[in-house]
Amino acid sequence: AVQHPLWPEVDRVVKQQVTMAKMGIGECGTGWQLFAEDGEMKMYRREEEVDGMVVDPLKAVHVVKGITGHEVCNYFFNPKYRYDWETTLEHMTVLETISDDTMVFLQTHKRIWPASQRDVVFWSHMRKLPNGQDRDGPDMWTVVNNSTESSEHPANAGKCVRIYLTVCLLCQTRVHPPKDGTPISRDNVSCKITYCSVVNPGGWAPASVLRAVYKREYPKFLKRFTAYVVNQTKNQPILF
Ligand SMILES: Cc1cccc(-c2n[nH]cc2-c2ccc(F)c(-c3ccc(S(=O)(=O)CCO)cc3)c2)n1
Repeated sequence: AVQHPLWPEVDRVVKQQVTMAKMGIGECGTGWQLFAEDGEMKMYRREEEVDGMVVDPLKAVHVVKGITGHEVCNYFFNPKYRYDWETTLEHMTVLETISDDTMVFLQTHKRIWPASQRDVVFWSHMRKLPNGQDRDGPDMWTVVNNSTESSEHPANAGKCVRIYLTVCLLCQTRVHPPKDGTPISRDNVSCKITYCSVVNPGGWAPASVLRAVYKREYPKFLKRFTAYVVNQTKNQPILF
């Protein structure tokens, strides 16, 4: 089949992001600070500025009972659910459906006072990853979102400032088979979720305001999104 022009970039960025998401915080270089903790959820950030703009890389690790990596990635990737869990989303457009696991989105998000409103154009790709080492262990699933250009939606043409982001959601399903050999239920599965993001705000925004927003929005997003998946899947057959 003829390759889509974006495919080589998608494949390269997915492999690079998954490699980094798999690394423990200790292996990810220095300077990571734990800035939020809530039960199983731990959020780390590194304070980094590019051209005077805050681009603080973020790495969050969370373990959620009762859901699988395949289910988590489905609800993160599929546009039909996004308005349900993405609270800061003002508008989402699917610009291109490249394949059943690769799409291009335009999103505008609610304004963060006093900065200007932001929009973003990104390709999104969902993939099952071979689990390599232990053959019979459950697979890993990932969704990577990476900013891309759109000739129909040039950056900063309207009222919104274009932001640039790379996001990786890496999910590893864990199964704890019941001792008495009964069939596996949702009580026997959990998902280790790693969410990595680097966001360049694209234009001036006060560092203090951005850092305060990130500190508030990221924990809220991950808790809300995972609670949404638990609620959507609780009475459904387990999707491994
Ligand atoms: C979760 C979070 C973190 C940091 C900032 C905010 C936020 N608050 N008010 C406006 C935004 C905002 C502005 C622009 C954006 F592109 C995104 C944005 C965030 C996440 C993603 S994603 O790719 O992780 C999930 C798809 O929406 C995409 C865009 C979010 N929300």
